[in-house]
Amino acid sequence: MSTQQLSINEVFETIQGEGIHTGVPSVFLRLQGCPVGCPWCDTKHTWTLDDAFLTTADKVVTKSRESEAFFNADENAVLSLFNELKYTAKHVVITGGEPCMYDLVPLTRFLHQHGYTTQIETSGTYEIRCDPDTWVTVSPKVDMKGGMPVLTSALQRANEIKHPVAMQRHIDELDALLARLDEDNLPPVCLQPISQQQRATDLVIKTCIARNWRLSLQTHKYIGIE
Ligand SMILES: C[S@@+](CC[C@H](N)C(=O)[O-])C[C@H]1O[C@@H](n2cnc3c(N)ncnc32)[C@H](O)[C@@H]1O
Ligand SMILES: Nc1nc2[nH]cc(C(=O)O)c2c(=O)[nH]1
Ligand code: SF4
Ligand SMILES: [Mg+2]
Repeated sequence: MSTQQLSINEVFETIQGEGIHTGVPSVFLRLQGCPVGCPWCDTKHTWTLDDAFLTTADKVVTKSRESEAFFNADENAVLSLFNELKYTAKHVVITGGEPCMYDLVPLTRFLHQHGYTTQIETSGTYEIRCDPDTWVTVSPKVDMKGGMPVLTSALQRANEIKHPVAMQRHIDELDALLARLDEDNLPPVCLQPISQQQRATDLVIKTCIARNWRLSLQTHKYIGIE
């Protein structure tokens, strides 16, 4: 079976703080690199992919602050690392950066074979390459600086759509994306206020009730965990 090298910016064990799986103990793998350019992105340290920042797995897992430093590993090395670190969570969240820049079939398949469930957090701007059993969270990004369109194939693969919202325009953009899908077969939709802004949160609560959508808060930020 083919292996795939991944550039990894962070590895940590925590509680999934967002979306439908909120509350699930999870191992997070944060992959390096993202050209989408959301101005309010909370992980800008993952945007670059520059070999000048290549380091060791040991340095990455013991990071004391966010940085561009990353290491390279394939799925075998990732699983060995989880075992070394004695992680107990059995759900692996692959995020970034933009994880779908990478072919995630080898990693997700391998993790499933070893008793893990997997989830991908993606912007929907790349083809999603993963095992059919992976839970895919698409958080679509419309008209960002990188100028990358949201792919219909990504929306169609989504098990949930988790849309970041600051103002009404973001809800209108989501409606336009949902119009591309079969309305009798929509995945669950979550609205997530951008950066815990109170105005955004008020708008999201009102809209979720009116539309029968779900509220996704970045709960880890409210309780001060990673
Ligand atoms: C950092 S992104 C990484 C994965 C992928 N690039 C994406 O955008 O889905 C992970 C999640 O955080 C969300 N996010 C990023 N910055 C945020 C912010 N300031 N407020 C709320 N959500 C944010 C994204 O929309 C996405 O759902
Ligand atoms: N606890 C926790 N939950 C999360 N859900 C999605 C995250 C992400 O950055 O993709 C995230 C994160 O960074 N931390
Ligand atoms: S797509 Fe995701 S990682 Fe990339 S800039 Fe936007 S929120 Fe950040
Ligand atoms: Mg995050």
